[in-house]
Amino acid sequence: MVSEVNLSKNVCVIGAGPSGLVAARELRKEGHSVVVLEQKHDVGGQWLYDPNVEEEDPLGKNKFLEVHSSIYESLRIVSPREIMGYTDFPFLVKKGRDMRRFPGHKELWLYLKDFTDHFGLREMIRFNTRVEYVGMLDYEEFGNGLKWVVKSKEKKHEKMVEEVFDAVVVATGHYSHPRLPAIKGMSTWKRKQMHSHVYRVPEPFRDEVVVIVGNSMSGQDISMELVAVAKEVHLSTKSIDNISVGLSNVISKHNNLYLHAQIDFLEEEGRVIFVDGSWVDADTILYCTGYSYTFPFLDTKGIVDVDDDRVGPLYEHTFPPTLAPSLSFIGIPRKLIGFPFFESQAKWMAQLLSGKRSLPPRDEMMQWIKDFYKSRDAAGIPKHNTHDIANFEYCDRYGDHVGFPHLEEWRKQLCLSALVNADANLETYRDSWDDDELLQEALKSPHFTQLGV
Ligand SMILES: Cc1cc2nc3c(=O)[nH]c(=O)nc-3n(C[C@H](O)[C@H](O)[C@H](O)COP(=O)(O)OP(=O)(O)OC[C@H]3O[C@@H](n4cnc5c(N)ncnc54)[C@H](O)[C@@H]3O)c2cc1C
Repeated sequence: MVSEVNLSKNVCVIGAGPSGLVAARELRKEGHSVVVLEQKHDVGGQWLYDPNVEEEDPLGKNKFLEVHSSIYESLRIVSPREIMGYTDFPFLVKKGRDMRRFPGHKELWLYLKDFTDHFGLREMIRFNTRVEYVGMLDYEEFGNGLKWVVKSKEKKHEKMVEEVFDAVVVATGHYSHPRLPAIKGMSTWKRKQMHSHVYRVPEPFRDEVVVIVGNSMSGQDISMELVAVAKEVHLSTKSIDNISVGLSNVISKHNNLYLHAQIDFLEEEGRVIFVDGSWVDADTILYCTGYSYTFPFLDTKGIVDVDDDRVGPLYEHTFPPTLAPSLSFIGIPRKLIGFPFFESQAKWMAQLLSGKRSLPPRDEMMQWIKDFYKSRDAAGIPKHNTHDIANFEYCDRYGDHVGFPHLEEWRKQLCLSALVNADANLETYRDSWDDDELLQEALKSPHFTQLGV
């Protein structure tokens, strides 16, 4: 629903990554007064590469991590640049920079810096400032009376600053806190164990026997670069009978890369036993097992919580029905392609706060959430994958709430070709573009029809 009212709000955005930046821009466009609190020294979020790692905490178990970015040095984006950029600021090829269609991580960071400078966002951001607490003031006064206390600490001063806002936008990302499997013997295993959050370069693994757990994008990327330096790389996967053609080609090409089923248990002195009874004596186990949602600063009196990586209840993965729009989350969905989705979330949130639009009644929002959970359960999707939305149709429908343009057909097709190409030509898909035949074939498979094209 659209209306003419404009109520300017005092809004705190937490995080200056791709979600927080576009949130700040949309809020300012709507006439709100905005402060962005960012714990790092610059914008970019995950794309602000950090060569440092959590030395003392290689499994990333601390509540507040020192290092936010999980990007490794060789990382290149997985989707073509044409579908990454915000709708009014395309991720263009720039002379003298990384001009590849799938550039390295630095190019995406430079793009985000360009975006920040182009829209003059820097003046709204307080860098080196970590938010340590967000809670409700006047909890009883729901609706317009609801205000938020935000406590933050600036790095150099160590002094906690307390401020009050009309609204808080959480845009803190969810690719930093490791999601670890529960494996018997993990806590007593005596060799090196780490999560891909702390992986940067292959050199420290020279001549080692490394077990990589998980064959997601990171697991595959890291295995492919470790085979050049490690003595042996053992890739352990849940889906040993269902690996992509690309991965199986890579495995047959390298005589020090082995595929295994899941780990059964770990023997204290270093042996790793797989469920089929095979084993290997390993120097390191590297968990490429994904990341968990966590908001260690957020106190909503239990109204919003994280249950097995389901952040809820959230209407359209963005708004907690009883607290919205004064509390919102930008960037929660996973496996979406590019930044335009964050942009549509940001627009909706900013226009709700200014009173231009309104949300459905609370009970309708709760019903939407219930129906959504039910449909995921019925489809056999585990709870921890609640926010994995690899679906163009969903993004288009979401955009309709706020009059946001649908992703053009050609971009969808391009994205699909990239996915298909990646499946078939894992090592080369970013550089060789051979789409048509593959695309037609792939479009028939259930994996791709689920993307809604
Ligand atoms: C290895 C890897 C590869 C990836 N590859 C791709 C890809 O190819 N394509 C793609 O689209 N996406 C990819 N992603 C996902 C990537 O996270 C998103 O592209 C994007 O960065 C999400 O933006 P965000 O702003 O929501 O979160 P982030 O980028 O994580 O930004 C969150 C910001 O919040 C700040 N913050 C967090 N907590 C606090 C706090 N308490 N106080 C103050 N500030 C705080 C952080 O410092 C950070 O700047 C990849 C992620 C990883 C880890």
